[in-house]
Amino acid sequence: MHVNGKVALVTGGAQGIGRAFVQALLGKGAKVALLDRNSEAGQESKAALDEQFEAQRTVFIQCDVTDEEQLKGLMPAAFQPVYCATKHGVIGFTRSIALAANMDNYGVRLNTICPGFVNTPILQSIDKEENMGQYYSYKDEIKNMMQFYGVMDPSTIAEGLITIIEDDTLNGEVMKITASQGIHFQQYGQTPFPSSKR
Ligand SMILES: NC(=O)C1=CN([C@@H]2O[C@H](COP(=O)(O)OP(=O)(O)OC[C@H]3O[C@@H](n4cnc5c(N)ncnc54)[C@H](O)[C@@H]3O)[C@@H](O)[C@H]2O)C=CC1
Ligand SMILES: CCCCC/C=C\C=C\C(=O)C/C=C\C/C=C\CCCC(=O)O
Repeated sequence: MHVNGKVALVTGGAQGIGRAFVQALLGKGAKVALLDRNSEAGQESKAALDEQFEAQRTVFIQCDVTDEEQLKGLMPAAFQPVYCATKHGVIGFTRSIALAANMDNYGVRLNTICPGFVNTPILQSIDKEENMGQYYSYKDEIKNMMQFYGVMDPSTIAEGLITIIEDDTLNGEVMKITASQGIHFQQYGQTPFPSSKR
C-alpha cells in the first residue's frame, strides 16, 4: 500500500520512535494524527513538523491511549472517515484495533517490529531510579549491552515501518531491526497465521 494521501495514526508520536514514524509517513505523503499523553512534547513536535510539512497534514491529539474513554470521539472530522476505513466501511478506532486479531476477514494486517537499542529520550531514563524501578540495579549491564550491540537511529526503525506498510504481502511477521543485521525477519517454525513472505 502506498501511503501517499492516506491518513495514519501514530500512538506515542510525540517523540522517539513514534516521532520518527510520523516524520517518515509525512515524507511519503501521508497525513498523520499524533496521539501522545505528553502535551508539551506533542505540541513541540507538531510545531517542528509544521516548518517542514504543510500544517494541515498533521494533528496532535493529547490522550492516554490506554484509556478507552479518552479515545472515544477524539478524531477530528477531517481525519475520521479515512483512518478507520476498512473493506466494510468506516468503523470505530477501538473496534478496528480489536478486529486486527481477525485480520484476514477485515483486510487488516498485523505485524510487529522488534528493535534493538534506539537513540530516543527513553534511554535517558536508565539513570533515573524513579523511571527504572526494580530494573535500576541493572543499569550498568544495560549500558554495557548498548555499547556492545550499538544504538540505532530512530529513522532506521521508521524505514522498517515503511517497508511493512508498503509491502501488502507482510502479515503476521516479526521484523527484527538490529545494528548488526539491520532489518530482517524472525523465522519461526510454526506461526498461527500463514505468511506469503519469508
Ligand atoms: N528506545 C529503544 O531502545 C527501544 C524502545 N522500544 C519500545 O518502543 C516504544 C517507543 O520507545 P521510545 O520511542 O524509545 O520511547 P520514548 O519514551 O522516547 O517515547 C514514547 C512516547 O510514547 C508516549 N506514551 C507513552 N505511553 C503513552 C500512553 N499510554 N498514551 C499516549 N502516549 C504514550 C510518551 O509520552 C512518549 O512521547 C516503547 O514501547 C519502548 O519500550 C523497544 C525497543 C528499543
Ligand atoms: C531499560 C529501560 C528502558 C526500556 C525501554 C528502552 C529500551 C529497550 C530496548 C530493548 O528492548 C532492546 C533490548 C535488547 C536487545 C538488544 C540488542 C539486540 C541486538 C542483537 C544483535 O545485534 O544481534
